[in-house]
Amino acid sequence: MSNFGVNGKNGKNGKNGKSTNNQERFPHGTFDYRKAVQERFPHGTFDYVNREKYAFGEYGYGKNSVKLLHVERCAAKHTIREYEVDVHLKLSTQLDYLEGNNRDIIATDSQKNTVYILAKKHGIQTPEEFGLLLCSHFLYTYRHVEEVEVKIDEYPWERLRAEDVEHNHAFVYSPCAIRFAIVSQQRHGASTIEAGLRDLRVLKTTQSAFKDFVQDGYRTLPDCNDRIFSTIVSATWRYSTATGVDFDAAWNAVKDCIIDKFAGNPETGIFSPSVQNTLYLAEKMVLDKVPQISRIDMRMPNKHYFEVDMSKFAPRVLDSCDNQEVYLPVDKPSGIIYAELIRKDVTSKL
Ligand SMILES: O=c1[nH]c(=O)c2[nH]c(=O)[nH]c2[nH]1
Repeated sequence: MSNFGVNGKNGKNGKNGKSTNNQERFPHGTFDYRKAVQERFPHGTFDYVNREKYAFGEYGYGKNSVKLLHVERCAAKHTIREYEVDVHLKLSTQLDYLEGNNRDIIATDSQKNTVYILAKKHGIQTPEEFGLLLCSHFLYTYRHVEEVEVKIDEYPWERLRAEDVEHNHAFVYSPCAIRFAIVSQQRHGASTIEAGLRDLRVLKTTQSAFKDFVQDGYRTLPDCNDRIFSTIVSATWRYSTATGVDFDAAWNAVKDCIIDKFAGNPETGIFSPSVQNTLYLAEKMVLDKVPQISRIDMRMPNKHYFEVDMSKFAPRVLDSCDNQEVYLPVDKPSGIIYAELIRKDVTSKL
């Protein structure tokens, strides 16, 4: 770590041949540099030179992917939530990096244990509330913790139903979308609560067009009045308050808005002139419906399905196939459309 050790940068004798030994340079004992440094930094030498020259940018540490299944047993009816939690701390001191002094480090192993202990003691409601609990625990328990960030992915378990009756203790993994939350808090600051979904893969076979876009020498794509529209939606939104929010209901409301603006009425659907317009309409509906959400960012990759060209086959080979089409799914390259929509009239408290 240090390039300014107790014997000097170039060992006992410096580059120019002159002695760097303190006893030779200060024969009357005017300054015992080695002793001074060792007293001040008993765990090693301190990097004075680089501390003057460099400053830390982002830093922090923590435990990633702490997996836990929480089971709440209310008589015969059991409720489960399975989470994967990342905990990251930023300490106000940097002794660990600068000096090799570990006295301020809350071990990542202890951070992992904290996740389990708080889940056992307080139970788990929503990812957002569990994130808030972890943030306040670390800030309250350790005065030198400057900032906490907790990311939680929820595994999409759903209660099984048999003949329309909810099962007491059996569940099915139904990954329609992955739910996540990112909660962070700085000492003396309010918490920031972001929530989101990803991997919401949807496809519709009509009610999507793309036409009248820039016509120039670079364009080969024809206007299309009716195409397959498929995307894998991800969305991240921010809450303007931590209180009085039903985070489960809000998450479901966002998912429903996205599906509504993508799919529309079950019989007639909803027309999409472009991915851009569908994305905007979904975001707008979210802000209209959930007043506690102050902004939402959505991403919609355009998963292309191109019609296979059958024109080279003899017509008799494809006799009476008019109502059937074969498409080629093309993974790469894929278009990517994204936008963040921000509520204007609210100055977020968080
Ligand atoms: O909905 C779309 N938006 C685009 O920007 C675009 N670009 C493209 O090639 N296809 C599409 N589709």
